[in-house]
Amino acid sequence: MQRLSGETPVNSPRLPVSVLTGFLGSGKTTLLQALLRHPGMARTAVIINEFGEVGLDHLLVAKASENMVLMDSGCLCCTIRGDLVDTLRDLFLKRVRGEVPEFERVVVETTGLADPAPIIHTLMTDPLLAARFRLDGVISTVDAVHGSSQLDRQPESVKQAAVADRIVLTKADVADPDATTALKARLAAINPAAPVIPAAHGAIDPQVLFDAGLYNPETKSPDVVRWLREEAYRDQQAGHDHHHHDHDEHHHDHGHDHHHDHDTHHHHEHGEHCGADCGHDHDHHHHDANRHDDHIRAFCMVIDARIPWNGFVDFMEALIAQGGDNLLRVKGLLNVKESDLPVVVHGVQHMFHPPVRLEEWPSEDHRSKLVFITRDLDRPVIQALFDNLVWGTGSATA
Ligand SMILES: Nc1nc2c(ncn2[C@@H]2O[C@H](COP(=O)(O)OP(=O)(O)OP(=O)(O)O)[C@@H](O)[C@H]2O)c(=O)[nH]1
Repeated sequence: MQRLSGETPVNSPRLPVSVLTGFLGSGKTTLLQALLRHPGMARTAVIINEFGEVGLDHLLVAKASENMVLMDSGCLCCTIRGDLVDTLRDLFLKRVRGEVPEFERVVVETTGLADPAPIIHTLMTDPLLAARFRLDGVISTVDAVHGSSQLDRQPESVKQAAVADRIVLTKADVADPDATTALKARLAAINPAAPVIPAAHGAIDPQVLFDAGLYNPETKSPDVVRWLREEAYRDQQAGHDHHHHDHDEHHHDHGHDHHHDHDTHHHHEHGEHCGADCGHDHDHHHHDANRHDDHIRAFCMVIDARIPWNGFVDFMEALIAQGGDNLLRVKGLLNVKESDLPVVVHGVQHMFHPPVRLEEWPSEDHRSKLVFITRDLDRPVIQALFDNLVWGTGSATA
């Protein structure tokens, strides 16, 4: 693993890859959108790994960047490494063939629940990638409002902060200044090496974040080194094959069915959205309970009928009252009765952001889609509340 650092040929044509991580709702997409607006960032390819598997982020970011790849398996657990290798390799080949513009750098946006260690590990050790790409650095967003409680409760958020080369402190514009100071001190203890840079709504100079030099785990706190080693150790121990290097055996095009022996997930075609019966409960991470918090659920609801806005607001208010802290993330693209244009809603725990009306539907599919990432809050409970307050029926179908 260490062998790669310092060994880069001076004129290496390898493309820099930055990993953008940060807990759910901490502002990764906002930061990325703002960064991509800088002229110097125009030739950036973006790879998004979206836990909820509905590519809402993708749709929202798509306008900002032409080179956009949405990885088809949203779940990090065992597919990430193979998918990341495939995705980067495909992207490189397309670049060589002139099928995509000649991008100069890649940003991989991880899911908010991701343990970034496997991604970093892959980028550093995979021989297929090492020839073409180099890890430029890890950027973590930390939410000034919720960061502290996330660090308390979510081991992944600690990892995300700990492995960072640069920490971007988001939402400091709306956070309590004393709490922000305390959070900064905490981050400095977790990751003494990384500068903590406040940025409101992603307003930051890209030069501060990119070209940070080769990633070197030795400069991070000892815990991170341990995590990365732990990851390598798990590779050896895991009961299933994590090595996707043999592409004859494991090759999967995007849009493939990706059935591992333990695979209980649904996988969607590249760019496809959840089906009407989508039951993306990611509850089945029994093979590696430590990877995601065991209590975390991620699922999406797809709704055919147009939604009365007031009913939706009643539903969200009731949901926040009932389970605010455990509502890690809600994102939705809604077809509301009152408007022909889609409405985007976002929420993180108790904090809901003003709904945004898009100027057009991002695709032909005009069904409403709501993604929930929750802790100890099951889908049937949310579905019943929705049916009750939106349709006033209690019936599960619209
Ligand atoms: N006030 C304020 N709001 C912010 C800031 N950054 C992000 N937000 C808001 O926080 C919400 C979540 O931001 P996103 O960029 O979607 O967060 P994310 O990390 O991409 O979310 P996931 O993809 O779900 O993990 C959005 O409604 C943003 O508008 C900030 O610096 N200040």
